[in-house]
Amino acid sequence: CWLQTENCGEPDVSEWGVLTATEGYGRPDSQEDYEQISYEDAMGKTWGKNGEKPYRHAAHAMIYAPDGKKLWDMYENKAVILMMMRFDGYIGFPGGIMDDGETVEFGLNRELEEEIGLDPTRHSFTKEDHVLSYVTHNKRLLLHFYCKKVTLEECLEIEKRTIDADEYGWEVLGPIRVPMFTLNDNERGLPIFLSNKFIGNAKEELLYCIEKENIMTKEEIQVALENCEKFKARYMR
Ligand SMILES: O=c1[nH]cnc2c1ncn2[C@@H]1O[C@H](COP(=O)(O)OP(=O)(O)O)[C@@H](O)[C@H]1O
Repeated sequence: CWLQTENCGEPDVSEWGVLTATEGYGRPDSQEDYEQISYEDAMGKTWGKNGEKPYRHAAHAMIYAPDGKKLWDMYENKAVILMMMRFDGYIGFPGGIMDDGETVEFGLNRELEEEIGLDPTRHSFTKEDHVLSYVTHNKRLLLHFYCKKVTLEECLEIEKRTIDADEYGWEVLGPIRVPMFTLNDNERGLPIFLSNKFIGNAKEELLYCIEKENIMTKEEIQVALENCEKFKARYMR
């Protein structure tokens, strides 16, 4: 389906080996159905009927530090927020699917060590860092999102360690900083960044935390989203 805009149909996964069991989780989905649920419901309820493919837990995390540095002495970068370029071309947060028997926080810390080399003795995620949980019935996933504020110095150290992590060059193609400023044309910076493709509901998670952590106001985020839409209408098919 070269250059077609519609869905390319179900891929043939018969020869995907070990990937067959999980490859469907990351496939683009035209009917995203993320429903916000409480942490307790996500953990305590039985999801799915007996005999059906069970729901799996996945957890991802945003690490950030307040900034204030000015780009060209003009545009204040409100925070350093770490995201990543994934193997599949999407932008997302580090994290992943829990292995059988793992608690969500244990699995998240394991994934963060593998994907970005986060040192668990210095930065370990706990229930205290939990922000949001979602269920997606299409993908049979329970998604948990965590957020941690660190100092700018720590954030830069964490970012540097990424390229020595086990998954660097495989599942993680590089750390990405979110441009937390907008140029005077009202487009370059955060609005154009938001026009990228984000995995799952990573964009909503990013915007939720930007507001919750008082990095930008709801109104400022709304303006960035509107300017993103104007940019897309003019330049993207
Ligand atoms: O940053 C994110 N926010 C929300 N959901 C995500 C994010 N990254 C991935 N997901 C969803 O969770 C699924 C599993 O995540 P991931 O691909 O990181 O797992 P893995 O590293 O264990 O293969 C993805 O296929 C996608 O549906």
